[in-house]
Amino acid sequence: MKYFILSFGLSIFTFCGATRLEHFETGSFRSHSYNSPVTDTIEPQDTAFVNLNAYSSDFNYDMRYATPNNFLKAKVYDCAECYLRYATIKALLAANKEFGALGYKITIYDCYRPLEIQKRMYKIVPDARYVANPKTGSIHNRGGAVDISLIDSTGAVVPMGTEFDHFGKEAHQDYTKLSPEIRANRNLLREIMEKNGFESIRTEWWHFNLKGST
Ligand SMILES: C[C@@H](N)C(=O)N[C@H](C)C(=O)O
Ligand SMILES: [Zn+2]
Repeated sequence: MKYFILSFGLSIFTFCGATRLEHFETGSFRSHSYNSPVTDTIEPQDTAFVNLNAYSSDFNYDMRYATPNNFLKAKVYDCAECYLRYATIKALLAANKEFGALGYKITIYDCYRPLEIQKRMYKIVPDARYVANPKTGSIHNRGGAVDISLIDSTGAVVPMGTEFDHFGKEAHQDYTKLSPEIRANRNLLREIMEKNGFESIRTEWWHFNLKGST
C-alpha cells in the first residue's frame, strides 16, 4: 500500500504537465490531451484514481497547496488537479448536483495528497486534530477525502466563519459563537455532503471523508 501511494504520488507529478493521467490503476494508465474533458464510456473501478475534471466542469478550483497561499507558505503541488478514487468522485458529483440546484457550487481546496506532503504538513502542525499523523496517514493520502467550501451564483465564496485551514476552535463543528447565517452555511455544507456518503470531522468544517474509506 505504501509503495502504491508513493508511486501514485510520483505519477501525478509526472503527468500533470501537458497531459493528464485520467484513469490510473496499478500497472496501466491512459493519458489525454490537456484541454479536452474525457468522454469515456468505460466505467472505472471504484478504487481507480481519476481526475475530477474528466467527469465534470461544474466545480470551482482553489487548490491551495498548488499555490503559496496555505499554512505551509509554499507551493507544494506541481499541478492544481483534483485526483480521487472513483467512488469518491461519484459521491462528490452527486453532492455538487444538489448544491447546484440550490444555486451553489463546490469550490475545491484539496483532494488526493501525497504522503510526502502529509509529512511536511505534520512537521509544521503536529496535532492530529488538524493534520493527520503520517504514521497512520490521512484519508487524503488514499483518495477518499476532500477539503471544500461553496461559492454562490455570483462566484463569491460563501462565508463559513473562518478561512480554510484555520486550525483552532472557531473551525470546529460544535463551535457555537457563529452568526445564524454562518451556522446555516456550515449546516448546509455538512448536511448535503453527509447525505451523499461523506462524513465530517469534528475539528474542520471543510474536511470530508467518504464513508468506509480506510
Ligand atoms: C491539513 C488539513 N487541510 C486536513 O486535511 N486535515 C486532516 C485532518 C488530514 O490531514 O487528514
Ligand atoms: Zn482535509
